[in-house]
Order: sequence, then structure tokens, then C-alpha cells
Amino acid sequence: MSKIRIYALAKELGLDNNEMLELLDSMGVSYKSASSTLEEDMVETIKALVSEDRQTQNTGTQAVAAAKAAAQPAAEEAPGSDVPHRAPVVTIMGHVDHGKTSLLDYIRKTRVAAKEAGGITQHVGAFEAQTSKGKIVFIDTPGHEAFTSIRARGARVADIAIIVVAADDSIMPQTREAVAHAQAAKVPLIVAVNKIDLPSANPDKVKNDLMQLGLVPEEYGGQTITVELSAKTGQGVEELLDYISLVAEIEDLRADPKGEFKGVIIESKVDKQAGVLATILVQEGTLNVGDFVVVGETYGKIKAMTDSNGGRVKNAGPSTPVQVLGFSEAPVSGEIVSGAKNEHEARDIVARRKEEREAAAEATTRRKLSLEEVMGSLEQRREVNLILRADTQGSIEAIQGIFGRYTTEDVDVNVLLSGIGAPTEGDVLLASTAEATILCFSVTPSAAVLKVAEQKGVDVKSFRIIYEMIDEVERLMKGNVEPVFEERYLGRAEVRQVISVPKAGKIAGSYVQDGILRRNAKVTVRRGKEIVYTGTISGLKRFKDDVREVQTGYECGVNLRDWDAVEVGDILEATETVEVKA
Ligand SMILES: Nc1nc2c(ncn2[C@@H]2O[C@H](COP(=O)(O)OP(=O)(O)OP(=O)(O)O)[C@@H](O)[C@H]2O)c(=O)[nH]1
Repeated sequence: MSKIRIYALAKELGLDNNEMLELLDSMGVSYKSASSTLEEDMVETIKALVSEDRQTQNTGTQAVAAAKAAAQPAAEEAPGSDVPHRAPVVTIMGHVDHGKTSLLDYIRKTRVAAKEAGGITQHVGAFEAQTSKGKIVFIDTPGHEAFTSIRARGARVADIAIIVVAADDSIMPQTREAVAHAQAAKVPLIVAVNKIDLPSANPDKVKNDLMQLGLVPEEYGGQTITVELSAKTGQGVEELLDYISLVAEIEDLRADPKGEFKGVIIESKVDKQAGVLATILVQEGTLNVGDFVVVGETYGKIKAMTDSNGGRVKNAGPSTPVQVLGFSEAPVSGEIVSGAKNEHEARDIVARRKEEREAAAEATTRRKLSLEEVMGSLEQRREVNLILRADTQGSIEAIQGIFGRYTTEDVDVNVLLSGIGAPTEGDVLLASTAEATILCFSVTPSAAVLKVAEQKGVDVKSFRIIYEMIDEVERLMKGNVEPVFEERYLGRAEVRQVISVPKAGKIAGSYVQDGILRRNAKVTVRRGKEIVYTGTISGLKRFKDDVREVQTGYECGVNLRDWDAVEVGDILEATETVEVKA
């Protein structure tokens, strides 16, 4: 008996993965995914628990429920457990030429059902593959686009990311970028180590190199699923599909075909003959021919729908990509599509959105974000996400070394991606997904990149001095909140003599009784109970010398800005404005 993976143990005990994970949760066992391994003694404990329960005539499911109930008296029911499962939506990403298109083509060729008579398989940005474990939807638009803009609205297109890495080339800049995108979107990833048919293939090197990205392959005791395959010969592709189904099962993806319709635009184009053709991925509910739908500030009526095999369909349920005809303007990919009961309602929704946008645009120019909005819930750890661009690898390492020390109890500083050279549009997309700031050190962003950044609301900041960059990070760590200032008591002095100096006006010869007096400090002058002046200490002297501050027990000459009526016996009380930590 040795270590065993959670899913394997679940299978052995006849539980499904989710039941097993629930059981582990109830026992307080930590794991990352169903492919995590369990120690031998833990395996024994679980087996004993399940078998004990079965002996007392409980099924495995009841064992889970019992353990769960014991550990969490008020455990919530899994949301929507009666909602049916839906197919996973997968995106394939990776470095140029590592084989993304070849892998998609291989899957499409071998897994897509025969075309309907007369139907032509056309490029619609997504297709459905049939596997022994059910349907898998592949998005074949550039992977990172599947994660961009809509993330901000709390939705995502892809459920799982496949990162393709050529076994003869290993980790390359776009591999890093792809991994960063998947991590920022918080989708599970599977690494497809491609081209293993090549004599120069070195899959072990790929697995080793993955660790540089913090991805530890399962074989090395980590959590990252890696599959060796060849998009050319098809070797290993079946295994990849199996893993996708496994991850999908763990993710417990569900959607109600009877629920309210919601979808997302995958792609759109204007066809000279047909007009606007848009591919919608149905995410919830069902889309029917004849339905009114709203996208952003436009609406349309679905006139015709084609599935990804080119066949005409009348309706489409969750996790189905369909190409639709019925929009008058091409909608933007990533936009959310929702339904409307009729044309009247569709028009109303569009009108309301226009109003809201205009009002919001006006408001953002004046409105300050609330603390809660900027920092999220105060109990949560906050994250400062950064993308770092610098002139040399040396600079990157130095800066990362410094940032590495910056994570505190409340704030994580994450460098999502770093690279040599000016930031790219890809960086901006990632930053927009992950709400990251792009920091440039000794590199200059191009005007085109700055423009995209502005459109997406991404901050790109350039520095030539490392400490200024660090100051910026500290500012971001403070949560971008407007600084809060507080008036603090500095010290008190008694006026013992008033000296008139021709050009300087009156100088209050004073004795510091408590604390300190400081030049430029705010000061209140009391005469008995009355406040006779509030202003600033504009000058401070010890004998003939100008000084910055004077301590308790010393005498000094004080100049008060724009005020000449000081008298012997007056009490000067100095305060200073300090920034309080948020
Ligand atoms: N021998 C071998 N060649 C492969 C394999 N997969 C892809 N190739 C070849 O690698 C080259 C690049 O493959 P693509 O599928 O176009 O790669 P890509 O990642 O889609 O490239 P871009 O779309 O340009 O980013 C092509 O010449 C493919 O024929 C494989 O498994 N084995």
C-alpha cells in the first residue's frame, strides 16, 4: 500500500469524486484537486470509515452525509444539486507553433459527428466533440480572448484550459502567458505535452521546466495533470479527453436548460450575403429560434440557428455553441447575451442600459471608489496583481526579489507575468482579466498598447528608478484608497517675550514646555480660554539660527504666518497632519 490519488480511491470505494471530496472536507483533509495524492494512513482511515458506515447499512453517500453532518452541523446543501450537469467548455492555449491548431484539428476530425447532409463544417469559433464520457466543447478562438473582458462581470467562457507545450521546445514566453491567463481566470489547467512523436522530443524536460512556473506535475508529487501526446499521430489524445472529463466532473459543472437564458458571444462577423453572423455559446437556459436577445446596447431576434456541424437547429441548451442570424450589428466577442420576452422588453432593456452607461460615465468622473469596492471584503486577504516588464533579465530578477518580500499578512503581491521588453496587448488583456497593474521598468510602452490599456481601464506605469516603482507597489498595497489624514498633537510652548523685528514682524520668544515645535507645523494660539489664532509656524529660530524643530525645555523664536498680535503669556499648541494607515 502506498500513496493513492483521490480519484483513484473514490473509484475503488465506489464513490464519485465529489462524494469523496466532501468526505475529505468533512474530515478536514486538505487537498488541491481530485488528482491530489493521499498518504497511506489517511487512505486506511477513509477506507475504515466508509466500510464501517456500510456495515451499519449505510451507503457510501450516507457515510459522506453522516460525516459531513457531524463536522458541520449547519452544512449548506450543494447549490443546485438537482440541476443537470453540462458539458465542459475548453480552450487550448500555448506558444506559437506548439500545435494548438493541430490538436484542435485532430480532435475535430476524429470526434465531431458526421456532418448533416448539405451542411458544411465552418469556422464558428467553437465545436462540440463527442467522447465516450460525453460531450466536450472546444473554443478555437485565441485562448486568452476566452478569458478577457467578461471576467470583470463575473462570468467566464472556458471551464478548463489546455496548455499545449511542444516536447521539442519546452516552456516559451507564450506558454508563461497562457498559464498566467488560466491562473488569473482561476480555471483549472491541463498541460498537453505535444509532439512526442518527434525524435527530439523531451517530455521530461517539459515537466521539469513546468516547475519554474510553479506547476508541479503529478509524477513529481504535484497537482498538475500533464498528458503526453501527439497531435500528428493522435497518440495520447484519448487520454487528454479522459482527463478533461475527469476535471469537468470534479468541477461539477451544472446548468439548467429550463432556466433563464444566458450566453456569451464567441465570435461574430458580417457576411456579405447572410448579414451578421454571431456565434453564441449558450451557458444557461435554452435559446430558441424566434427568441429576442439583448447584447450590450443592441438586440436582435433569432431568425436561424446552426450548430457547429453546420446543421440547422431550432433550439440549443447549455454548453452549446450556435451560429445565429438576427443581429443588425456585429456584437463584440466576450459580450454577455441575455433573453427578452418580446421586442418591447428588449427595447426597454437596451434603453435602460444606455441610460445607466451615461449616468455611470458621468458619475465615475466624480465618484471616489469606496474602501470596500477597492479592497473587497475587509476580511479577505487582498491581492495586488502585477505584470512586470523590464529591460533586462537582471532587472526583472532584482525587482521580483524585492517584491517577493512585500507580501504581508493582509496583502499578497503577485507578479503574474514578467518579461523583457515593452508590454504587449496580451499583457493588457491579462491585466484586465486579473485586475492587474502593468509596471514598466526602463522600457516604454507603445502608443497602441497604451490605447488598448485605456480602453480596458488597465493602468500602465513606467519607471526609471527602482525605488519609485517600489513606492508605487506600496501605494497599491495600501489599497489605492485615498489617504486618510489625522491631526496629531506635537507640542506646547509658552510665549515669554515678544520681540519686534523690522522686516520680520513680531517674534514670539517662547519656551517649549512639552513635545516639540516644528517649522511649518500648524499652530493654535490660546489666550486664557480663547483661541486667538490658528495658522502656521512660518519660522523657528534658536538664537540667530533657523532650525527645523525645537525640543522640550528649550527657548526659541517663533514666527507666526500673517499674524502680528502675539502677546506674552499666550500658549502655542503645535499639531501636524499625518497619514494614517488604512
Ligand atoms: N511532429 C509533429 N508535428 C506537429 C505536432 N503538432 C503540430 N505539429 C506541427 O507543428 C507546426 C505548428 O503546429 P500548429 O498546430 O500550427 O501550431 P499552433 O500552436 O496552432 O501555431 P499558431 O497557430 O501559429 O500559434 C505544424 O507544422 C504542425 O504540423 C505533433 O504532434 N507532431
